[in-house]
Amino acid sequence: MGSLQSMWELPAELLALWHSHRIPILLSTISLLAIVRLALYLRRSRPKLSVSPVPGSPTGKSKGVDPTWLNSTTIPPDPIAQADDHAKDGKIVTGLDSKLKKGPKKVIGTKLRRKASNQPAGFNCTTDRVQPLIFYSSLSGTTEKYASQLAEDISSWVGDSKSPLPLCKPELHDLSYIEHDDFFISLPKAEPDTKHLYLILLPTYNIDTVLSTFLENLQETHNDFRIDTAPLSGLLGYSVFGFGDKEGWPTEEEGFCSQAREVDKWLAKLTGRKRAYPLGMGDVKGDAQERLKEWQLGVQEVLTEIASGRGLGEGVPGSGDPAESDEEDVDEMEDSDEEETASKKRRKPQKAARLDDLEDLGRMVNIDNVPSQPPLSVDFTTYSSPKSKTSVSVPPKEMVPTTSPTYAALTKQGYTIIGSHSGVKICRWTKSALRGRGSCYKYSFYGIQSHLCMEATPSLSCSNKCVFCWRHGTNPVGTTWRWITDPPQVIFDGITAAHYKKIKMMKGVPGVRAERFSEAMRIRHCALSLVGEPIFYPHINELVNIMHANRISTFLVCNAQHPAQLAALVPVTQLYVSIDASNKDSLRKIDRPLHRDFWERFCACLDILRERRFAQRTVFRLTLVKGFNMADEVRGYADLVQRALPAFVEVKGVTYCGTSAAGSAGLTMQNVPFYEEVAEFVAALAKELVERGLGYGIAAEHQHSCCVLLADEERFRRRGRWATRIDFERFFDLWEGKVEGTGVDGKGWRPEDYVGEDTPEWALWGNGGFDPRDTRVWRKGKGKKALEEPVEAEGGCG
Ligand SMILES: Cc1cc2nc3c(=O)[nH]c(=O)nc-3n(C[C@H](O)[C@H](O)[C@H](O)COP(=O)(O)O)c2cc1C
Ligand code: SF4
Repeated sequence: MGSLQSMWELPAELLALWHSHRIPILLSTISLLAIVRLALYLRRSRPKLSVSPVPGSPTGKSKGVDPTWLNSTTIPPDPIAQADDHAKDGKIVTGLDSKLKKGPKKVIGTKLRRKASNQPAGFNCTTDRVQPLIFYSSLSGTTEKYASQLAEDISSWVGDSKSPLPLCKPELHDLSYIEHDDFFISLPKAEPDTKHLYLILLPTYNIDTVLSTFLENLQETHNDFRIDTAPLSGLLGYSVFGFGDKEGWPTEEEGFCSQAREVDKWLAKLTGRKRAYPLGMGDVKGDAQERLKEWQLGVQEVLTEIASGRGLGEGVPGSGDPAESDEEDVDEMEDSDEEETASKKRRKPQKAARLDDLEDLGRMVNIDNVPSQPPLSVDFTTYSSPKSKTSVSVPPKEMVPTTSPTYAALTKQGYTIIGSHSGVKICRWTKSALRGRGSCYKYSFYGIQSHLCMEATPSLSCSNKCVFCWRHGTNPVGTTWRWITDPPQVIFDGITAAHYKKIKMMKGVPGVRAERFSEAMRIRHCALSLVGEPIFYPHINELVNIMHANRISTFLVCNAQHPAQLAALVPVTQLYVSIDASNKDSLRKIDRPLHRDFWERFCACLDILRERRFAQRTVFRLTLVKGFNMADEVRGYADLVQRALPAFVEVKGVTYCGTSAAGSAGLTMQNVPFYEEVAEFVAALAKELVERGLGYGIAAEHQHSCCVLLADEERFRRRGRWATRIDFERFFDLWEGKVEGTGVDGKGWRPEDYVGEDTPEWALWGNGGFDPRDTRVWRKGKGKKALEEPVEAEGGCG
């Protein structure tokens, strides 16, 4: 009964209990539920951590490890977790969660790899049309004025076009009023057949303006791992023009047009290197109008090319770096490692590049020219013994057949082979000058701007095997010309076309300057040297005349082994003889000549040079190789100078080519003289010459290529100042007979007839020789100490 009663009392007791303890009970239950929920949450969240890298700030400003560099299964070290050391107690999740909520919106994922955009930039000229978009930013109206003018000019050009191309009139957009995302994160919305090309005109402000935001946005887009790093690769191309003020910001280092340069760089990344035309820059208080016009013409040319279905041209997408052997230029590019890797990948298919060359060759030689001018077969055996009547005549062969290993080796090194015995290549100085980073010593000494210079040879074959020749392991050698001979016009057309093609390939390379690029499309000089022996080519005179008729000056370097050809050579703008040693023994060791009578030939050439000294500028080219031809040879070289009396003596430290062939010839870096050693040698030679009563003095230097110039004071010093530069226009006028020269016996001209301006102050001996208008770029890891070190692979041609 008692138990029954207590059963009836239980609810009442529970109720009483609830009334007296309900608050703690409620609190405990809530806590328990919270703990259960938390536990469930933790179980769900943990695995996620292992697959989701903690995103860094999309602006790329975060310090430490960028999670986008880790692969998807790596747990990134989280700076917050580490700082609080909550990693083990589980609270990290809550902490992380709350941090994530507070921070910028983050999306879990891995960075998209650089790849071609899914919006193809392919342009079909029969169905598509090009829509140029002109963007500008302007605070005080200057850029706006120029941008409007540009839009008008291009509109009327499009409207006036006689043979209409699928080109629309440009649209003009002020960057301050457009939605950034609509144009710079994705492509603008348009009909599928409308393809865009961006033209961007910008001033520079070193203060916070809308431009700084624009730049930050571009950078952010590139670094945002959610977005393809090249979201604008669907564009047909882009080009930037900057306005700056040289009065306040005289050089690029001091900030001239710095923001345009930055935008150019970021757009290269965002478009996957679709630079359609090099960055242009103009000084608002100087040449802005002129530079812009020049840039505009270049851009119009590009628009025509694209609209005609020829795309952006050769090279990497957006043109770019031609596969040349001197890859140091690529190292100098400001682009990221990632970009370099990408570009290298693009450059990889050498086979394809070679095929291009072959196709070109086919076009240039076989299709266009050869049918009308078949190759001449010349028996050029000046020095071979007369053939016996019974001997079977061997038909001439191609010097460098396309199937030969030599052909493959040369094209791999960046040469384009024209016909079967000529070659052309753009030198590192041409590329350097295109980027405003200085010309070779021929600019300091004679006024040749490297971006206007073509380096070529009509004969890849040579009769020496010099120890320092950068490719004596592969080049054809021989003492007589026994090859199928290409006509000079075919060679001229081929080398110039190939040179222009190589220049065009530089269009998209970072740092190439618009004005230099457009100037480079008109060759002004030809260095007939490169490799091989140019006067070996039987029609060298015709080739030189074709050059002069095209107002291309000629510097010809010969190896002093072909006196007959030298004697028959027409006057060139400047004639060089390589003087690689001061005596017979040394010459044998260094040049390793094929001719047995090499010393006699050498001396005969010196005598011809002496005779020619009043008909053209003559130059001794000394290449100093430590341990081979420097020590105790000063007097010997002075003897040679006394014999030939050249107008100039160029003394240059050898360029180390680092090939195994050089190694087998016993040449190492130890043989490359320091600049101080070259300078010391030159001073000793000058002293020796003066002591002999020969009026030579040290005129100029170009430390960067380890080269010093001695000149005949009587002939190339006026009013106490050196005058080593050339008046090229006057040379052509003399050649064309437009002006009369003061040649011997009233015929022709003398070198004095085309002496140019005084040697500039910066090029004089003691002043270094680097054009102050250019930007000096120091080699990676060398800093300004570079000059105290041997200069490798930096020499000029010949
Ligand atoms: C405050 C200020 C800062 C400037 N900073 C630079 C500069 O860093 N580099 C440069 O080349 N020009 C600089 N300039 C010159 C302008 O870029 C130049 O005057 C330009 O034409 C201005 O274009 P806008 O009239 O379209 O705004 C600066 C001008 C001002 C007023
Ligand atoms: S190194 Fe030779 S080819 Fe190059 S720019 Fe100078 S002269 Fe011309």
